[in-house]
Formats: sequence, C-alpha cells, structure tokens
Amino acid sequence: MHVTPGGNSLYICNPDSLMEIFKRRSDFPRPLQLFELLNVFGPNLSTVEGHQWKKQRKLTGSCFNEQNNQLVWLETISQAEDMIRYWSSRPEIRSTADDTRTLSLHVLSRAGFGKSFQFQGREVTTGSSDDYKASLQVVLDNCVLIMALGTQFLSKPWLPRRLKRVHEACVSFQQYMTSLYEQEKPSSEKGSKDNNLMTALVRASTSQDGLAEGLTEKEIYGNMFVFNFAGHDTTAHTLTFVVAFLATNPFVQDWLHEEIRQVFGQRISQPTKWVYDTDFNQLKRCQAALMETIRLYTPVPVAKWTGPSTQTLKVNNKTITIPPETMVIPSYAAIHTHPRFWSPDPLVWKPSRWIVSSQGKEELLVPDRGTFIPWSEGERSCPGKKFSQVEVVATLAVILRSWKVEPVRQSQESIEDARRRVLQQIETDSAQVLLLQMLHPERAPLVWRRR
Ligand code: HEM
Repeated sequence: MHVTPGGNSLYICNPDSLMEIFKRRSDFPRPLQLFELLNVFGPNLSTVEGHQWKKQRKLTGSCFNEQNNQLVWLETISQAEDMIRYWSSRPEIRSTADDTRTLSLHVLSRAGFGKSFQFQGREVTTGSSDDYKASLQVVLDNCVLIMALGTQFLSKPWLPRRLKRVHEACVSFQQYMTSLYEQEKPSSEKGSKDNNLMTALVRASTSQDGLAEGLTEKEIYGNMFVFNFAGHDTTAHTLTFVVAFLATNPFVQDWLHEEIRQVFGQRISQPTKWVYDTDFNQLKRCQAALMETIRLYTPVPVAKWTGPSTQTLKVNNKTITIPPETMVIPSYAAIHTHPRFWSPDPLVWKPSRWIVSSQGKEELLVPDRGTFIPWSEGERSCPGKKFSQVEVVATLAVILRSWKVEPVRQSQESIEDARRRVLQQIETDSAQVLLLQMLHPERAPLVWRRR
C-alpha cells in the first residue's frame, strides 16, 4: 500500500484477487478522471463507463474480428518484407524503434482506415506527400500534447509554428475521418466492402434496425482515435524489445527459424502465399517469443479504483477493507516474475518456457488464471489483443525467415560481450514513459545478415 497526501494506491500481486477485481467492474471501475484527455475527437471506449461503455464495447468489439485480423496479417507481411529488405541492406541499423513505429502506423492505417502505404526506413524517408498519413503520424507523435492542450486551444492563431502544425494535423485527421464516414453511411453509394475498423464501425452503428442504439458520429471519431492511440506504440515498443532480445540470443533465433521453416515449407520465400487462417495458429514459438517479452516488459499500466465507496477484497484467506478513492493497481512486475508462477528462472527471457508438449505436438502454455494479464482481463480487457498478436507474430515470421540479427560490436569487444551489453541495456535502460519502453534503442546498433 502506498499512502501519500495526494492519494492512496494498493498494489496487488495475488492472482485470485486480481481476477476478482477485473470481474467486479462496477466495484472497481476505471478511474475515468485519468482518461478524460482521450476525449479529444469524441467520447470513446476508454473514457466512458456504465451503459454508455456497454453500448460502445458491443459495437466496437464486433469490428475486431477475424476478417480484420486477416487484414492485419496481410498488411504486416507486406510492411515487414520491406522493413527487413531495408534492415538487411545497411551495414548497421540504429532505427529499430522508429521503423517498428512506421510498421505499426502503416498496419493501423490499412486495418483501421483502409489506407496502404509503402514502408520506408527512417534514414531514407523522403517525407510523405499524403496528408492523411502525415497527419496521423503528427497526431500520434503529439497525442499527449493534443490531449493536454485540447484541439480548441491549438486553433489559436498566435501559437508558434510547431503547434500550428499539430493543429493542422488534427484538422486534416478529422477531415479524413469525416469523409470516410460520409462514404460509408448507408445512404451513400460509395460504401466499400472492406473490413477495416472504421468501415465496420460505421456499418455496425448505422445498420442498427431500431432495436439497439448505434454510435453517434462523434463516438465513431473518438473510437477511431483511441484505437490508433492504443494500438500504435504498444505494439511498436513490444516489437523493439523482441528484436533487441533476439539480437542477444542466437539460439532463440535458430529455434524460431526452425518453426518458420517447418510451418511454411516451400512457401517460406513467398510470404504472399502465407495464409492467416491456417498459418498463424501454427506459429507457436513466434507467439511464445511475444508472450515472453511482454511478460517481462509489460507495456500498458492498468489502474482501477474504489471510487467514492469502501470496498472489501479477499486476499488469500483474509478479507481486507479498502478505503474510498484508493487506486488499485495490478503489480505486473511482481505477478509476471513471481517465482511461485515462473520458476525456476523468472527473470530470464526464455520463450521456450511457453511451449508445452501435448500428444507429441507443441502447444502454447496456458498460464494459471491471473498470473499473466498483460492485455488485462474481464469485460474491460484489451479488444486489440489478437490484432497485436497477429502483427507481432507475422513480423517475426517475415524478419526471421531468411535473416539473423546480432549487435554491432564495439572495438575489441567479442560477440558474447556485445550480446551481454545489449541485454544489460534492455534491463537497465528501459522505463515507463507513457508506456514501458526502451529509452535509447539507437545506442545498440544491430546488423542483419542473410542465413
Ligand atoms: C502489445 C499490444 C497491446 C497491449 C499490451 C495492450 C494492453 C491493453 C490493456 C492492459 C488494456 C486495459 C487498460 C485498462 O484497463 O486500463 C487495453 C485496453 C485497450 N486497448 Fe489494448 N493493448 C495492446 C494493443 C492494442 C491494439 C493493437 C489496439 C487497437 C488496434 C488496442 C486497443 C485498446 C482499446 C480500445 C482499449 C480500451 C478498452 C476499454 O476500455 O474497453 N490495444 N489494452
């Protein structure tokens, strides 16, 4: 328990108590006061509770479906192909974090809004001529600033150039969403059959037959912003961690490559022939690499609170009383590395711990209830969970199918020392900014070589 004049926080590391908290959504709601800023483009899933949240969750949840995951798969493969071509064409890569952000942005553009862009590595970027992409990038790069100042304030004519640019990006992003909305309305003849999130959301909201409430236009914009906000750096930072870990461990790379070879067989060098429906599920080791990374470096902090009421909670065999207005925080660092659940070496990055054998086949470990909760749990868990899993796994399959990665050696350094140095950097130079991330990934340049 952390007691301060500004408020109290209770950190929880008991799996059963955590699951109870997630289940008792109205006793332990989201502290909405921390999320209000996310309303910039309209009310959305992250900023509402009660009946409003139920309505939004039902409609938005229906858009995160297998057809959309298929778009994520196809777009990720295409982006990752260009990214690895770029990475393997250079003597060293310092731009892993920038490039994974570009990949994630492009996947969101395609699967979120139906817009495709060609990947360009950070150091060869010529500047986008497309207003929409440039504005989405500026909006996401400056989202904290936009949320803090608000779009109204940013429209003031006397602001400096940099803030004006942010304002222009907000206007252009809004205009793009409005034109897509107009296009997808049932009265429009231009509606597409695409399964991107925006199209699906407009369809789901406007095709209600009068029995259920749809989303308002503003709520659609608010949710599209929040999908982009929630889905961009979460996945990009995770990919940056995975790539850094891979560079420290050639054995894991070989182990993953073995699986990729086995799953794709003769199709290995033709990623356009990789099939989401049948291939994704077979990539258990690639999924294991994601799970293991996110276990140790869980990107999204979660907080619930007791609101104005006192709450009770069972912890082991005791019932504890939690005062009103207490933040209740799942302690990821503790639960995801507790020796009781992750022995014998809970702090070691070891993707193979996730693979269990079942009837001679490799299966993904299902951790005990409440011991692995990076996408949260219960009704308010992450709707983009599978989206992010498909994106990371498809990227790994592409970049490891024919290439391997290692750290660039500093003078006199052996390759083993270089690997140890990068591992140490991951452990000591990562921190929670908005999300948990590597602070200076560019300080560990990497080199990609063909196998
Ligand atoms: C590695 C990737 C990701 C992780 C670890 C992650 C984690 C989480 C967590 C822990 C929450 C719950 C937060 C809370 O209760 O306060 C959440 C909520 C949410 N996530 Fe994700 N997320 C990821 C990727 C994505 C993606 C790709 C999208 C969309 C494309 C997305 C959309 C959302 C939305 C809209 C919510 C709010 C749900 C609600 O309030 O009902 N996330 N995410």
